[in-house]
Amino acid sequence: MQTPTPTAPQTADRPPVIQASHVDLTFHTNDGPVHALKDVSLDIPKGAFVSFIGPSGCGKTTFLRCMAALEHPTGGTLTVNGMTPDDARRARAYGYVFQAAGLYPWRTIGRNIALPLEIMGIPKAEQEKRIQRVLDLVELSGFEKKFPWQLSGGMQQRASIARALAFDADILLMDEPFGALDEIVRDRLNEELLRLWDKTQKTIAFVTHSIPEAVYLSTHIVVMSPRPGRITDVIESPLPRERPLDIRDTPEFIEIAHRVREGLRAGYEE
Ligand SMILES: Nc1ncnc2c1ncn2[C@@H]1O[C@H](COP(=O)(O)OP(=O)(O)OP(=O)(O)O)[C@@H](O)[C@H]1O
Repeated sequence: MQTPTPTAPQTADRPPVIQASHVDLTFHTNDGPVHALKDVSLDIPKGAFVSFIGPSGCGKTTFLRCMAALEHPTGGTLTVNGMTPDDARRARAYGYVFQAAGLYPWRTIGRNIALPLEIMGIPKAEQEKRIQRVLDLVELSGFEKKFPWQLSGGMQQRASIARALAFDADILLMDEPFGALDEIVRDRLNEELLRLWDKTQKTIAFVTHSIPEAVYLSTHIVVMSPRPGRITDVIESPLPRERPLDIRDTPEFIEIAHRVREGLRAGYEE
């Protein structure tokens, strides 16, 4: 990552939890090879909130899926908590939040959150404790017995974050979790997510299409180019950790947003 500004959140001196070195990924399809990622190198320090932004199809999801061992790079190296992504997956080093909440409609919110815990063989009493704790973290206490269809889209997405938090991994991988929500709900969930990040000290890798969302949430913004996806800029945010929503009107915020936009533009022009 780049040299931090003096007021930057203090993550630069922490050990990296995710290390990518010259990662390449080519999909082999019936229509020929698709070069999705090219020479991607990045260290994500412990406790950072890192957003990935770039045009559609630039490989943001693919890179996140590589961290989760759902895809495998065809070149370079990638480690998660010092392990291969496959080992990190087995060690349950991360929780994954998808674009759609993906809750089972026939299970209550509590039982949806319990599912990964049941698979892990966690005793019932411990499951219940964890369900209450994560519902509290996402401000859904009391909704345990509701079914997903009884909740709004924003609440369903919060429930899916709770499910990802339930096995208490240090890393949270989030693929455009709020992309389908209206702006007001998204603002609220952005605020909540920041609070949750602050409270839990997790490392978060977050994919988004929104410049304001990336700037508001992140300690580091990774700007990617059109396919084959490369990193064109890594911006370390000088914004304080405490961020009310109206920080978006400050000159500092507008300046970072401008730099992200420039980075996106540069990616197109190369
Ligand atoms: N399993 C796959 N097989 C073949 N090609 C794939 C596969 N997964 C992704 N791709 C291709 O790799 C490229 C990167 O896709 P990816 O979904 O990572 O982009 P993205 O930046 O997340 O896009 P979006 O912002 O639209 O979600 C795209 O061209 C996509 O079509």
